[in-house]
Amino acid sequence: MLTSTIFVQPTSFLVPKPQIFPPKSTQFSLPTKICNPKMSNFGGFSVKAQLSGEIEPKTLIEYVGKGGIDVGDDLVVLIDHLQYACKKIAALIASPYNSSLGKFVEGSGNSSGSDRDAPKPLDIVSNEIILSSLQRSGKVAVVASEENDAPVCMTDDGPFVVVMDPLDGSRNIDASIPTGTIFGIYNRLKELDHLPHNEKASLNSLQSGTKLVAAGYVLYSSATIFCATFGSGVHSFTLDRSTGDFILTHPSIQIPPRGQIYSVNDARYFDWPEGLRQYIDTVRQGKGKYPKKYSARYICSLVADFHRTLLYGGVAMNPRDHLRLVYEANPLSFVAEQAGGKGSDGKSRILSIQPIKLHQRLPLFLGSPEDIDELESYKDIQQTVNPGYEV
Ligand SMILES: O=P(O)(O)OC[C@H]1O[C@](O)(COP(=O)(O)O)[C@@H](O)[C@@H]1O
Repeated sequence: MLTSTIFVQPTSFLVPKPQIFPPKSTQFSLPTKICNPKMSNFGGFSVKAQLSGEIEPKTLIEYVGKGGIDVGDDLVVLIDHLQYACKKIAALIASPYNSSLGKFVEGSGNSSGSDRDAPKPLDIVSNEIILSSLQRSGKVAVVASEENDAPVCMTDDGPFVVVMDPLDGSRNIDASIPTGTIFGIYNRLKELDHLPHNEKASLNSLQSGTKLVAAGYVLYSSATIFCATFGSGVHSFTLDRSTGDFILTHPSIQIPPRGQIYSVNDARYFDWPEGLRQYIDTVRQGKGKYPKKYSARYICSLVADFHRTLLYGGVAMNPRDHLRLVYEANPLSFVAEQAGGKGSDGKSRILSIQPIKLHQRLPLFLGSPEDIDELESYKDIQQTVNPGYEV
């Protein structure tokens, strides 16, 4: 569902802590021995080793704050509000029929007669949760969401612009398949402040991906993972449900230079161009530059397919004009590059493509640098036949 431009006012700078978690004083420390071995080096910044031999886990907010990489108070406040919203979404997805948030509101224009108590689609609810949290942060001038046809104006002097897909993969949600939130953060372009609201909101949202200050995603799966880059590497944080904190579990993620997995909806094989068919046929048979047969993995949920690719290597792709440059391709390409990988539309680097339209769609290929190079060498890999295919 798409809605038009909305103007909302900030009400508070403080994020209420979720009620479902115990207070901070009950936090525990992860014993060193159960940590990922990489945790002994928290991505280059110091950690407090305790006398007991335990390492105090670093939370997302500690990581971005003054004791960590210090991204600046304004961005810390924004991230705090974003993570709060994503925790609410995670809780909602985990028990979707157990929350008043998921109901149509009488008189909202969304209900009629018998469907008044039907659950609201979770992508719409997720959009509302994030918008309201970002509004309360007071740090966001404009939000461009995949769920709104025009950008949402918030605080005029908010230092940041947020682009987001609030809940990607939601068409699979009834089957409890993983879903995700994708976000990108830009600085507000102050030189546009004199323009009318609609114009400056639109131009702020159409910034080149090379201008991203931060980007990432939240994966809602068996674990809830907040994975982000602030321009110096990629780090992921796992939600500790006993404390409600995102804990740094995977610092300085590096995508393997080459993987052995391709991820694509290959039911479209006969709509693919010759180059893409040849590439897939070649790696399936182990006849590519890497002399082993590739495996196929396709969840049909972009964040989940990308997260696996980031950790295991290989290539995740959607060769048709389906995924959005502003909300999906740019943020994920920034993450991919910061992890040593690549993001391409099959011909060009994603981040170098200047967005022209807010909801602009394009083919997307993300993954290990050697796999993307090999795939691009087949030239003809963008699907043009039946690009608008709907399931
Ligand atoms: O139908 P296809 O081409 O396999 O596309 C699947 C892709 O579409 C998505 O579901 C997003 O589509 P929507 O933006 O329409 O929700 C991704 O999560 C997934 O990777």
